[in-house]
Amino acid sequence: MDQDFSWLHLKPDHASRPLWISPEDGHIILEAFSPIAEQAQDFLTAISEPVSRPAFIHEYKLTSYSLYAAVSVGLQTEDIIEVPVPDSITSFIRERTLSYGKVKLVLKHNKYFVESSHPETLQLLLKDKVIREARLFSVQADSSIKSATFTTSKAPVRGNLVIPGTKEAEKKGDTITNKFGIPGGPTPHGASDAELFTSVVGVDADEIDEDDENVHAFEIHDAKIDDVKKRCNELEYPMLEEYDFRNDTVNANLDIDLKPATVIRPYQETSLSKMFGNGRARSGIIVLPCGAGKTLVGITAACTIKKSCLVLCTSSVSVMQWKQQFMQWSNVTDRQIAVFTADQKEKFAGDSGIVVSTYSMVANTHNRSHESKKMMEFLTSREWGFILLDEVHVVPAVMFRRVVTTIKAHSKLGLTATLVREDDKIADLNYMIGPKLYEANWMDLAAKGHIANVQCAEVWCPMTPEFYREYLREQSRKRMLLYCMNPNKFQACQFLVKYHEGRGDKVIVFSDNVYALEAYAKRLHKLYIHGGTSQVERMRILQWFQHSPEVNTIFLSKVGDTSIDLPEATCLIQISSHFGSRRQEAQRLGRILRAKRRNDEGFNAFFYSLVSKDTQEMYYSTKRQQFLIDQGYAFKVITHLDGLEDLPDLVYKTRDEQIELISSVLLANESEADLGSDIRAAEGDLAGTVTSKDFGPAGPSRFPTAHRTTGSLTALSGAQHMSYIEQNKSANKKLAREAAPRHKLFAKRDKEKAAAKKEAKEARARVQD
Ligand SMILES: Nc1ncnc2c1ncn2[C@@H]1O[C@H](COP(=O)(O)OP(=O)(O)OP(=O)(O)O)[C@@H](O)[C@H]1O
Repeated sequence: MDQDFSWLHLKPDHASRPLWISPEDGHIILEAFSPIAEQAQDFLTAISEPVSRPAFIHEYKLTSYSLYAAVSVGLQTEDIIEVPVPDSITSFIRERTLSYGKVKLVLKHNKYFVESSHPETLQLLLKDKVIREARLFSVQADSSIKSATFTTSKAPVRGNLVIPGTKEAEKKGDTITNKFGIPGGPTPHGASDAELFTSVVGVDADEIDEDDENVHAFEIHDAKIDDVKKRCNELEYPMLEEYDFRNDTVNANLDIDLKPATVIRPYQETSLSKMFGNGRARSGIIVLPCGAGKTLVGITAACTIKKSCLVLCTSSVSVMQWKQQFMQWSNVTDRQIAVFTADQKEKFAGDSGIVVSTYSMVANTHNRSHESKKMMEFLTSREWGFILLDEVHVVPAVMFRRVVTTIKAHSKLGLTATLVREDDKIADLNYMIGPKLYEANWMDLAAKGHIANVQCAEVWCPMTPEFYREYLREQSRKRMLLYCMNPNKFQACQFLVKYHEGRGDKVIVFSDNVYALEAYAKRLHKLYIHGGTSQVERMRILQWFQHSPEVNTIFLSKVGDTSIDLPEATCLIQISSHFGSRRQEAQRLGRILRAKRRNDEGFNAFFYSLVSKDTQEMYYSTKRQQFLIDQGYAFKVITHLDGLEDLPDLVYKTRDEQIELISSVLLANESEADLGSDIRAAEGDLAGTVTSKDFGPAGPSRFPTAHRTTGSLTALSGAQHMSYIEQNKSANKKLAREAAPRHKLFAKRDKEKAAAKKEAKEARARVQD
């Protein structure tokens, strides 16, 4: 009862106080329905992490990272605590922001410097072993860079360290006159560029501060920048990375612009203004919902920086999409943009250009072909103005590390829709790329018609008694197969497909489990794509789905989770998924957010998750939905589908049929329950990070191409699952007619297993002969 506060009276002006900050843990609660809430929202997203943003009450949280991000986009401590906040929160903000923004990582003349206008901060950092050991005392031909030995004394060290281009350097008689240490010369962009820049990102370039005369720096080893960044983060001195691209006269300009017809949307502009707010390019991450147009944000950033740009994506399909989008939205010429994949190793012509590649092509160090090596030399020998990192949430930390340490780039932009990882590695992105610069509100974008409105539902399918009994007995891997193949789920899927096809929807059914995918698709006479489907067949099926009125439903394994652009799709049905992955759920939803018809009057897209009741799937499903719920989506629970029983050709209607189904599931090889082979296939293709193709002809055998071998009789005899099931049909029927199916079923199963083993042995012998 100590939680009952109903006896408290609201303050008379409560309506103008829509916000509450918990003094204990920095959580902020906002009444989103208040007329003044919108003003607060922008500020809150800048300084805190959005935890949950459903329709009425929003929750945010102040964290060290969120404050780091706030400082990075130019907010000062005083700006943040301008509003009255509890004392504990004021001191938290003060304490955190005190050290933020004081240290920068700067790339100059292909060398990295830790820079600060606070010498005592550099001193403090150099007391740390990791940082001290990363420091480089290079013998400079250029006398303007004078490394100093920091002492631990409090004595000011200003003057010991001078970096080229600062006024300090000028005073010392250096010839270097601009920030980048190159004598004279105008800024790379003329007035028209400045105007364009202003029009793109809404900043007046003239207001931008020029050099701080008190800048001090020390050089660090290329290979150690990642360690130093991490250490600085741990010491609460996260490094900002900003690129003064307008004054970079060392690196050649890239003459690209957005095409005049390109109009960027308001939220795209807002996200870019966070990146370019002070006229420099800040490194960091922009988070926009799937289908909201991250690609164009990246392209606009590249057109603003106008320096050589490296784009890294997760698959070779995405590489081609990025190139195509660059050609579509900007005036880049074919000569200026090159791709680096297993099949194509192009260089751009001229001094500057764009290269689009995959993380694995750049991060992989083994078994490179001669051509790849040459290409890597091309990439590593130059300074990049900008590196665009697509889908940053999926890339393993080691890959980032390699990319960051081998490629020298002045600024980095990470793009993602789902800044969540189940492995807690999200914090690493903060120091590897930079803080989150902007995160859009999904519901807001849907309300404005930029992404589709989606109705989400979880359909509870009770397990049939036979399936449930087996489920309780079986080991975990087979259990999954049992809850995927539950006849009630099968029927729900059939019903929903029929219902939505009838409404004129185009339906995608997702199943991670390839066994279930094939079984459903074949039984329901639908086309399907999984890791084992050839590229040609995939393309053909996707074309049909998009253009043929005959093909309104396709079944996709996880190869279709991301990067697949099917704006025709308006309904998704999920029959099996990757455990509790919030990211996968959101990425899948993303397939319909870009629905072409989203702006039709009253249009809704539909997203169903079919869940077998009272199984582990219920638990996973709840976990999976959390990200979307936090974005404001409400999942309705459907316990009964009206009219399902009346479906004329309802599958697995009789008990006999259901028992047949269970026997085939039980006979299926254990590995059928595995997601492994298709995950790899998916990674190699549309969604993942590594493809054997990416390694070229001499590629390692560590990542075999998509190939599902089951080791079962069916595989050995070359027969497909369904035909095998058919073969056993009559036997199972007979069995089902007999009483007490359970133990007899098992006896039968054992017998069949033995027979299968025998036949497999014989088949092997035949093959060996
Ligand atoms: N400003 C714009 N004007 C017109 N069309 C746009 C604009 N921005 C994006 N689009 C279109 O919206 C669609 C989705 O864009 P894009 O593929 O970049 O989304 P995404 O955010 O990368 O999605 P995902 O995370 O699913 O890959 C594309 O067809 C793109 O052409």
